[in-house]
Amino acid sequence: MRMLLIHSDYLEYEVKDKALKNPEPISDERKKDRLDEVLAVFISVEKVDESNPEEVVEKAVAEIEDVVKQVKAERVFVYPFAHLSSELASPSVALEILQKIEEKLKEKGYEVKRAPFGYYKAFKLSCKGHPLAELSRTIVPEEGVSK
Ligand SMILES: Nc1ncnc2c1ncn2[C@@H]1O[C@H](CO)[C@@H](NC(=O)[C@@H](N)CO)[C@H]1O
Repeated sequence: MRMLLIHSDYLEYEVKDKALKNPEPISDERKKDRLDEVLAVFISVEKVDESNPEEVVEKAVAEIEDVVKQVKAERVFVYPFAHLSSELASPSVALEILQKIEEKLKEKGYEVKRAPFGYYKAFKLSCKGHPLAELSRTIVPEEGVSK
């Protein structure tokens, strides 16, 4: 999994077209959305993650929480982003992992939104520009270690 984390004044998106034959079904209110004072987390789920999705979710949540605390972000935007890797996981596995990350962060008490999966989206982002405002993380499951 590759993550690009941008501490932002805001992130807003608008769904444009389908990018997959069967994108995630979404309600009207999710066609356009915005969060202010947010840690935007752009995530490419990778093939290697398919060997242990649970572990990758756990590690991703721990990394995101670590950055949230460092930059003192108030909320998190989980953003599916198929452009950080050339070894992408299947859409079904990727969506499941992204939904779990959202769920676990909410369980920890964070305000979280997740941008719709399987669409082309217009987005606007205002990066805060401080030294920790732009970070990237790579997460891989342990070699052959299954739960
Ligand atoms: N392995 C993967 N990791 C993260 N996102 C993935 C994915 N496989 C499919 N997607 C989603 O489907 C759209 C088309 O690839 C993707 N759309 C995008 O990445 C938009 N920024 C438009 O390009 C994304 O929503």
